Amino acid sequence: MIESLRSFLDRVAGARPTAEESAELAATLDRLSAGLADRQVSERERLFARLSVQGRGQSLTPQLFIDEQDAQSVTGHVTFRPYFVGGNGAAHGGTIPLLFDEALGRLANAGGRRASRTAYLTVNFRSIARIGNRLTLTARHVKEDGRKRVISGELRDGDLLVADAEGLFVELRPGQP
Ligand SMILES: CCCCCCCC/C=C\CCCCCCCC(=O)SCCNC(=O)CCNC(=O)[C@H](O)C(C)(C)COP(=O)(O)OP(=O)(O)OC[C@H]1O[C@@H](n2cnc3c(N)ncnc32)[C@H](O)[C@@H]1OP(=O)(O)O
Repeated sequence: MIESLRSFLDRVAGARPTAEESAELAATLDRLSAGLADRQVSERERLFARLSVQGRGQSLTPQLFIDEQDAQSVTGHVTFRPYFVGGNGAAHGGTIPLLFDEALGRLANAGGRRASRTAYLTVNFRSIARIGNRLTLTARHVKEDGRKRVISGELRDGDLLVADAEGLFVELRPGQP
């Protein structure tokens, strides 16, 4: 279902429907929304954003495919599809920190560690993330100091550095939201 939603969003991003077609599409979407109105559940019960669901069950972040992961590092790949376009064939600038927060955050919480949240995330944009290109993402633990975990990451298009990032993830105290 989420893959169908992603494909639909890509098609929306790439299309120029007429006013009549837009109105027809809006009516169809409204009908689909109404169908889920009585299926609303609490956050804990949802499939949305679950790590165990393929594609994490959401369409917010581009799908991250993990190739290798251990407690200290992760390597994966990602393709920004048409929905993520910012302009002129490049991914929107906000989608790069989004991807790093997801990837670095997952690594920060991997290896049996307690849950943490992002305290800061610094991103350097080195070259455009071209829509449709398969990009490689690597991330690693730089240091851990008490509740603080510093994670760094790189996004590459072949040999070209697209962006790099550093994040501080602070382990939550019991009961901390
Ligand atoms: C989602 C995680 C939880 C569920 C995980 C389930 C596992 C599933 C696995 C995977 C999921 C997918 C992965 C996605 C991950 C995404 C993560 C996010 O995007 S989280 C949303 C955005 N982030 C926020 O909303 C934080 C808002 N901020 C806060 O809640 C607090 O500020 C927090 C927790 C970050 C720290 O607050 P304090 O009260 O607990 O701790 P204090 O005492 O302030 O700081 C502790 C230490 O950290 C330093 N620190 C804190 N913030 C800093 C900063 N901005 N810069 C530098 N140092 C900072 C402090 O100076 C202190 O250092 P000293 O112990 O004194 O050495």
